[in-house]
Amino acid sequence: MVRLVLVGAGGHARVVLELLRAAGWFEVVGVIDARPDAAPIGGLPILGGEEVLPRLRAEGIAQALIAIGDNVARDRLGTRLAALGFSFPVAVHPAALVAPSARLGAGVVVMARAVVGTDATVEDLAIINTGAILEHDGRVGRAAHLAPGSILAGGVRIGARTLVGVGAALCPGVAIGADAVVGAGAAVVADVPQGARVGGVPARRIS
Ligand SMILES: CC(=O)SCCNC(=O)CCNC(=O)[C@H](O)C(C)(C)COP(=O)(O)OP(=O)(O)OC[C@H]1O[C@@H](n2cnc3c(N)ncnc32)[C@H](O)[C@@H]1OP(=O)(O)O
Repeated sequence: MVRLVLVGAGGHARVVLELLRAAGWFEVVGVIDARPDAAPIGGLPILGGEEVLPRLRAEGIAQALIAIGDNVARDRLGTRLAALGFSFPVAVHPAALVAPSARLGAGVVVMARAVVGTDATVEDLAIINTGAILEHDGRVGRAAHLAPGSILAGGVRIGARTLVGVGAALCPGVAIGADAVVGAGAAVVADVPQGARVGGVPARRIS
């Protein structure tokens, strides 16, 4: 069993917790969430906010899974927890399909029915959400998020912290810069620059 602390108690964290339990080889010792209204999830106690992490590390908890949907926050916490000496397990739902040649970075979460294709690369702390498809040779940057049902054709590249919204479709080989947002349902037929927000069919800049 891998003993770990779950960071986050929101909707995404509840899904991740069920994934961890379905996978069967993780023991979650508790949940970190600083919000005053954070409620226990899955019968697990809220241990406190980030301030309790050094104590947990000192007590021998060496693994953490950052289950926060906000890409910027997940990236920041990844840097902070790494500095405290935590490492990040990869969590793949048993009903996901990850090609043997695909590479998954630390702390990556692959939800049910998602597909990570041949020679695809998913960098640290990225989320491949329910039913998302990352086709062959694709690359997803650190702390990026492919939302449920998004489809990335072969060779698509996604920058760090970028959100690809639910049901978006990305044509072969397009490149999306870092910190961008691809709106729900967009059809992306050309490259998207860093920091841009696009939507529609075909996708155009959203003001
Ligand atoms: C398990 C989970 O739930 S994972 C969740 C993952 N999250 C998502 O998939 C959400 C993706 N987010 C979106 O698609 C959002 O609509 C965004 C980020 C693109 C835009 O959100 P906002 O900044 O709030 O924009 P806002 O709603 O004010 O709309 C601005 C304009 O863009 C348009 N617009 C908004 N979203 C889209 C879209 N997806 N496609 C096309 N046009 C859009 C609006 O109609 C509006 O146009 P108008 O100015 O002509 O009226």
